[in-house]
Amino acid sequence: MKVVLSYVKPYKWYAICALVLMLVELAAELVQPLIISKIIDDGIILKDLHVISLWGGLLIGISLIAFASGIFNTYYSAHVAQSFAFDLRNALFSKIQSFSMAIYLKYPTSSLITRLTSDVQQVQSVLFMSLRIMLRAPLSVVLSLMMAFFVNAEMALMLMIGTPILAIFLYVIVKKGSFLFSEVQRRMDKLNRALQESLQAIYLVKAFMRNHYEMKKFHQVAEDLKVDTMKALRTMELMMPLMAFVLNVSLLFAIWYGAKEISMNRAQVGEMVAVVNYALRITGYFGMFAFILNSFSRAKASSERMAEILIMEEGMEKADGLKEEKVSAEIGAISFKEVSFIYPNTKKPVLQDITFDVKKGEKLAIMGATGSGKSTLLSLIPRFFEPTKGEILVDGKDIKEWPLKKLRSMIGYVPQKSLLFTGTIEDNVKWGKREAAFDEVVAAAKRSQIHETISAFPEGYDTMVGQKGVNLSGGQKQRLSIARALIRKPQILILDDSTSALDVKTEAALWEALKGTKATMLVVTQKIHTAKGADRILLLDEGKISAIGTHEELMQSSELYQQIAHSQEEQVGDE
Ligand SMILES: Nc1ncnc2c1ncn2[C@@H]1O[C@H](COP(=O)(O)OP(=O)(O)OP(=O)(O)O)[C@@H](O)[C@H]1O
Repeated sequence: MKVVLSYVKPYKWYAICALVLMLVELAAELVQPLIISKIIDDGIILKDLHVISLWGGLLIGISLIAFASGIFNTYYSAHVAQSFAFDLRNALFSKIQSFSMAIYLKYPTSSLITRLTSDVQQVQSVLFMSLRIMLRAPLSVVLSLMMAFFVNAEMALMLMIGTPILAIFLYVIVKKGSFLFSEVQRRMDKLNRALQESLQAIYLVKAFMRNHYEMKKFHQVAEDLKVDTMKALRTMELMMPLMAFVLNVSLLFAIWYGAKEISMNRAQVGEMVAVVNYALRITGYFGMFAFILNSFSRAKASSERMAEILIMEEGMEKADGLKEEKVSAEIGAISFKEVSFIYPNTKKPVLQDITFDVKKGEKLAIMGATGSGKSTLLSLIPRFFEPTKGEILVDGKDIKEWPLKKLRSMIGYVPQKSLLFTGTIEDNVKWGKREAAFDEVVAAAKRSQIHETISAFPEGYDTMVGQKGVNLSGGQKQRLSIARALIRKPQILILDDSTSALDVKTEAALWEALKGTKATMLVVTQKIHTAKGADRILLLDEGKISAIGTHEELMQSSELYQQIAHSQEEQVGDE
């Protein structure tokens, strides 16, 4: 909780103002029973109109002060809570941005989303309530009790009979509630995950007519969330009548004692009215306690989930400066030296003793069966993951020694799955280089063979894509992703099977255009005719290099390559 609450610090003066105003409002409320007791004892019983109007006037003045304090308190509380949530969300987002891929794999996306939305919301609303009403409840209880002591100490003492029992109840509630609500937030993660997966796979769901199955799956996680939330709320709500019972019994003792004292002329009626008034306030505020503790336990569970992210140190990527670094165009030779790799949380090596060199400007095709480790091999170059053994060099220098920003500045990476962001086509290409001029966008689009398609759209480069825009075809998305990488004029271009959806003619034209660049290229492909266009081909087999050489060399030396080539020739023949 401490980590999360440190985000209130910049707004501490607003928070202090809100608290002071809350105290003023509370004090104004608390003196009211005292004034009423004066009106009864010195005014009504003694029939003194002057006293009644004097105290009455004061009562109205104090009520106005309470009203004004309440309004300003709400204003400051809202300012603190909103600003706190804004900063906290940004801090969490920035922390998540610098997660290494190994940490990403540990947290499902849905869980990160819940932490940034629902968890922040829980703490934000509790902070607002704390500044507005939450602290008021315990403070009112204590101050009402003090006022009751001030009016008549013996009667007030009777009110305190149940205090030890209440203290035990409160302790149990906070402890149990916090545990139960962290379960609720975990259920919320699962609900978000189910929702996310189902919506992302909406085409599949419809094609396979799995709506009912998905409904049932969602129903189950929603049911789990409901059951756990009910369990948590029931535990909290059970405490409420228990507390009310203890308090009411204490009040009965106070009334019995007060009546006895009045009958013996040792106390006045007004005193008893005031004590009962304070006692009723205490009972009322204790009623609020169940709600407060409920929210507090929820916020505690949520803060712990957020703190887990905020305090994470290990496995973070060190961001060295914001700006991308300029890298000499002559850089780009890559060497793998006995590189092996095992994914975190798994035991099986995915790559074993990989050794090869790629010269600056060379075009290397990478082939191999599915699951042979092609994507994994590429993902080690931008340091998404660190090799478990061996080293990777760029221009003779271990990539660990290159500043991360510099290393990534020289790489144009096109993932296997094309991703577009909501925005225009121009925005999407410029995502690769924010400061690029429009001419550069067009040049990159021409190179990736997408310019003509874009020009045919009524709004050209201003066409909206992503969730709110037109839905581009798989091949169009792939070419747009390539344009995004090319606009960076990378020294090293990594294409992870990024031309799979292109027709033969377009792919050949793209390949020709790419060969004209000075970039060193590593291109994963399944197609022999694409591989043929490369300077050399690296063939992977179950994480090991099976062969490396030109098409002609591999046709001579590699049985596996021959098999792939023949099977693709047969396919072409069949067509
Ligand atoms: N995040 C991960 N955690 C654990 N294992 C993984 C992870 N990603 C991939 N693997 C495993 O690593 C192996 C190689 O996967 P990789 O994606 O590199 O293969 P690939 O050759 O690119 O396959 P494809 O051609 O199907 O894309 C596979 O056995 C896969 O199950």
